[in-house]
Amino acid sequence: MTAIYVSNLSKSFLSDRKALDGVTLTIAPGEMVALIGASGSGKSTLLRHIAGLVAGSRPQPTEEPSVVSVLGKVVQKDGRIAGSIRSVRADLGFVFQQFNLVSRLTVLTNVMLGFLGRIPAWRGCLGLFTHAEKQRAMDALNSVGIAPYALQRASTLSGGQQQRAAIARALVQQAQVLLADEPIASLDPASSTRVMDTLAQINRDRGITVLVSLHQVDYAIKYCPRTVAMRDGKVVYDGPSSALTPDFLRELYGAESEDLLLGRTSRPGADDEPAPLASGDSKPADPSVAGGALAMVAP
Ligand SMILES: Nc1ncnc2c1ncn2[C@@H]1O[C@H](COP(=O)(O)OP(=O)(O)OP(=O)(O)O)[C@@H](O)[C@H]1O
Repeated sequence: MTAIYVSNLSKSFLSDRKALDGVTLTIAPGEMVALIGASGSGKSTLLRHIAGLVAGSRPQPTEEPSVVSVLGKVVQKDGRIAGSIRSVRADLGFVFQQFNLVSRLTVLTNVMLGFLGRIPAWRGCLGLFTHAEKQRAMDALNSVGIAPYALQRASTLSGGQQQRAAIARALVQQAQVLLADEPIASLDPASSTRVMDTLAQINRDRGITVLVSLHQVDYAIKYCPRTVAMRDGKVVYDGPSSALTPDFLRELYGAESEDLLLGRTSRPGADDEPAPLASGDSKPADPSVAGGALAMVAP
């Protein structure tokens, strides 16, 4: 069984321009895969289609059928979301760049929201969680390293802590597949490393399949054995991340490769810890990350 299966998926929104153009992709259970591409290449759109939040375009009669499935269950077929999508989503965790948590609720309650698909609706609506459920949520917060913040409002957490709380929620949910849409795009280098470490840890220790979209290829190389690279809605590379040298990226992306090599400028102060680099310095904190791709593009 595949963890994620996408076949011949296309999507046009308003114009004729295709946000996704015949995407085909197979990810095995337990893989940690990076999805890279310049802004507008279709990364978020693909993740949203895999989660069944958006339906793909209907294939023309002459085209191959279009299918997305997760853990063998159909998410959508030929532009129609499956009726059983709720049962698929129970196995799917999603970490967004922003808007991950309900800001006025405590971190612990946010994490316990991960139980909602698995407990009676009335109990979830009333927020009546059992002692065992609270304990499991605390265990999840502990495993992502933010248990001391459990009783604070989510809005008081830094960006990196919120991302880790969202990962804890996916653990409580018992998600088998985690889709992370640019989880480190707004974070400073130290927080980015922590969030990526946490994703790698749950992948390694719990066998959770992780598909993570990233703007910075150096994080893909460091954390993900395999990378799927997108450009203009198409998969232009699918293979070992170690092959993504600056020269190869230039071949794939031309001038856009600079964006992927340098990534977005960090925002110091986005997490609880002081940013290790001066304002405006976008280099990752970990020298083993920076030493690869970034060093090689230096003139
Ligand atoms: N709801 C929408 N309505 C219209 N166009 C959309 C919509 N969502 C995405 N698009 C378009 O689809 C294309 C792919 O967008 P998408 O957000 O998937 O790119 P991305 O690779 O995730 O970019 P970024 O890294 O900037 O988040 C873009 O041209 C975008 O404008």
